[in-house]
Amino acid sequence: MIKLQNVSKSYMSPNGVFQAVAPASLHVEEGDVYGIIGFSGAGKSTLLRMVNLLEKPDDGKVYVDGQELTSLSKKDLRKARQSIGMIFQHFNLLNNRTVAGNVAFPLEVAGIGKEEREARVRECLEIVGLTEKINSYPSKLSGGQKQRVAIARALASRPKVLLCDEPTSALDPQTTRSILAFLKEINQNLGVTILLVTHEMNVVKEICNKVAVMENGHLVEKLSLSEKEIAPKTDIAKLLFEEEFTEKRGVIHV
Ligand SMILES: Nc1ncnc2c1ncn2[C@@H]1O[C@H](COP(=O)(O)OP(=O)(O)OP(=O)(O)O)[C@@H](O)[C@H]1O
Repeated sequence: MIKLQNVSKSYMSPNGVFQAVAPASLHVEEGDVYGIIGFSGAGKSTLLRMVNLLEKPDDGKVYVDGQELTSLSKKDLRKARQSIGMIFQHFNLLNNRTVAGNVAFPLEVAGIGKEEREARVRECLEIVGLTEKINSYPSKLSGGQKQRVAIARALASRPKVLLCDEPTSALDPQTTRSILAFLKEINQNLGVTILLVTHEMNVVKEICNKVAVMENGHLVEKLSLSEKEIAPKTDIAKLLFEEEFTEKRGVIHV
């Protein structure tokens, strides 16, 4: 469903060129909830943002649902992006719009008519259990409710893929669990493939079936979590996994 082929990204820094992501390849299959974990600054968000070309890779190819995004015109890319939803750590809602207005926003941009928009807004707010907040403004919502609105907005275009950038990092543990439960439901009931960046191992453990570990801009290891024995090879993956799965120390923040 998502294929990254040798994508890389560098930025100019005061000390010269800084490689945020070294050539990386990743294959996310349809139905996966694929996690990307690593320390702060490892390049996780940059890698994620290259999937919908919010960050344009310097090199390499990006395929989503069989289409090479890196070869599309601006117009075709805009269209292709409609099948890729995205949610963020800080929700990124429009504060001057109601909940309904936020969820309707991508549909307005896509030129979908009023009646269809209103039906989709209701449908998506039902999925996240927020119908009663349809006319509220974001300032009146809790963090968890804001993230549910953001999920509803991401679902409005009926995407095949949902990109999640630290979706629960601004939330308390209980709210985190409920947001993760919504994401899992969306994956299982709507068949949406999820690629999720996190620094919290409990998030990976809770909903991912696969995980990639990033360190200093490199994708250093990929693991399937459906195996009985998880056998990480790199030091960083061992650090993350063995403590979590063997010693059962609970949440590790990296
Ligand atoms: N637009 C940019 N310009 C310059 N440097 C950038 C830019 N975006 C990211 N970087 C740098 O690239 C590196 C990787 O950043 P990225 O946000 O991808 O890491 P991350 O693993 O998601 O970390 P965090 O969890 O802290 O967000 C960091 O050192 C960051 O400062």
